[in-house]
Amino acid sequence: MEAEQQPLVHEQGTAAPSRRQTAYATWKALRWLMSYVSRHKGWMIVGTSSAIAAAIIEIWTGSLIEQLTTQAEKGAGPIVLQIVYAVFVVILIGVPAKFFMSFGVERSSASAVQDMRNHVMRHIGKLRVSYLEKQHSGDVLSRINNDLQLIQQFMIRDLAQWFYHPLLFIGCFAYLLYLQWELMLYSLLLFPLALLVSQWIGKQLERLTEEAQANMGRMNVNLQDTLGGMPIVKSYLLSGMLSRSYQQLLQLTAQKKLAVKKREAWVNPLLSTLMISPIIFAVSYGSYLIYQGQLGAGELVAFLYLLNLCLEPLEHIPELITRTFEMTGALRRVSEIVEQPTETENGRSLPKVSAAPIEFQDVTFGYEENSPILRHVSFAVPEGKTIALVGASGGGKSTVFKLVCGFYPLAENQGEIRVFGSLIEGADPEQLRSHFSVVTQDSYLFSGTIAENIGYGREGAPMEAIIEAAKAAQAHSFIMQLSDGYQTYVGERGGFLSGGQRQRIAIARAFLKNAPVLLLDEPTSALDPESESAVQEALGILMKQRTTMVIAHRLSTVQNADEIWVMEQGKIVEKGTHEQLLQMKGMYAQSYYQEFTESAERREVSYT
Ligand SMILES: Nc1ncnc2c1ncn2[C@@H]1O[C@H](COP(=O)(O)OP(=O)(O)OP(=O)(O)O)[C@@H](O)[C@H]1O
Repeated sequence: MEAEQQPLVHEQGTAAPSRRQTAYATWKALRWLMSYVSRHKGWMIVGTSSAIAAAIIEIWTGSLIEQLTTQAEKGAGPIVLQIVYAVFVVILIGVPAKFFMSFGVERSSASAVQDMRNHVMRHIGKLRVSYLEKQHSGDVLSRINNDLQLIQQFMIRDLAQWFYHPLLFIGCFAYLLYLQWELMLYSLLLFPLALLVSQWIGKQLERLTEEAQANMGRMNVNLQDTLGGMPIVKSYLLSGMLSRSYQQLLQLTAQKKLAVKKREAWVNPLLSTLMISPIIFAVSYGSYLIYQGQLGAGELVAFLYLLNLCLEPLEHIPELITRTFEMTGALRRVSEIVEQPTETENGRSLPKVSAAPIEFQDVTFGYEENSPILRHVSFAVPEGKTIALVGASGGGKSTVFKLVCGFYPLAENQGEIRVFGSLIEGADPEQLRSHFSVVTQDSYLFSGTIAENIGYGREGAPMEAIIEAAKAAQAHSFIMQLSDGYQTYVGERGGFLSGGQRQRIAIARAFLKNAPVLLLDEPTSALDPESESAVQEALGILMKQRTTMVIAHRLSTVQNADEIWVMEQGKIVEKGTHEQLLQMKGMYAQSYYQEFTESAERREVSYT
């Protein structure tokens, strides 16, 4: 018997916001949207005034038809003919009015959504690393693609209708009340029910659509994990599991969408019936009035024409309400991103007031409150020296780098970090990071050519400088052996190159940047011995005349550092040169001899 499969995907368990919170978030998101629309108010004014004109023209046509039937009943032939001409002229005037109504609103909306997209993209570039590390890029992508698409569709397709239909309804309604108030009120007996039903359903549809959109975000996450981690997916035979979880998400999304369609399917006939009820009431009560001699047949025909005109917007308004609720859900998800605080903008400049490139003074830091990763850490990195940070995994070495780069701010009274003597808190992040070149274990290469990837080190760098940097990084000769040389496409994340080649491109980028401080986070730990020695050689040249902090696991790679600092559970517990630390016979010495013995054993095994 097949084992019962555990669900791989669960509905998100976060507590749903209260109605008040949702209403407030919607209000804020709509104000945000309007701020973009107001930038293109010229075309919006054209669109809305044309919508008013188009509605007036429709009502005017109705009133002419009413006069036509009244005069026809009286037998006033020449006047009837004149009114027929007038009807044609008014209908013709209505054509450009409707064109400018749609075009004006669409044009303004399209520009507004484009600005919004640009703003979201710029904002993402400025978001704090602390926020981005918590999000999955697939979810952020889904908000940019799916949600913004939904907003765009609404703005371009539906917004103009929001100006036209209510106006037409109000105008016709007022005119009909003026003509036959009693008949009008009887006709609308069942009508409030239709509005209540559509509002009630609209709210449910908003919730379901928001959930479906959130699921689509999670599907994106799943897809990205599958594509991004394909070698691991294949080697660990994960594709079945991932496709099952994708299917479950797909099923959940389909369920939500089906629930939307189901509600629409039973509510639409109900609404249509409620919508047609005024006509049925008008014909019934109107016939009674004719029978009583209180109404002419022509008057009833005109009334029915106008009533039909009045009901036309009401057929569209429930659908518009539904789509508006869908749009507000998407708008809230997008605006959540732009509400996230960005890194310091217009921060202080960072003057060089001392020679110490990096100083920590009594720094305590944790990613979560009350669980410190670094505890009262103090140190100063001397200019031009190489400091190696070593220690057990999870001790906080990479966290030191993240703090130096200003990716995470320190909480109040939790110490101070200075770069060349200036406090980094509140400093301009770009100026801060201009002091550092970072090379990590798996340096990120962008989709593009080798030249472009090296060129990212300095904007606008000429080709000669790029080649110079590649030569210094010992990368020139292997680049020249590639079919397209510097124009070789590196593939997604540099997948067309070997690990050692990728690292040398990253080092060339660092050469081009020419920053005074190097932060190396295990740059050779993922390489085979041959690639490692090529990369070590390139790094050796890069480190000359620069201050370097290097994180290393293998102690054999940092013996030549000016000082080695051992980190343990968020504290620096030993400091000294390789020899001094060995003499101390502490943790470093212990780890070093252990590594030494292990590598000797490995060598023995490989010889036998
Ligand atoms: N973005 C993050 N959010 C929450 N916790 C984190 C985050 N990054 C790291 N940590 C936690 O902080 C601790 C220290 O991590 P860090 O990467 O600084 O250690 P490390 O000494 O560099 O380890 P390794 O040598 O394995 O790279 C670990 O327990 C880790 O789980």
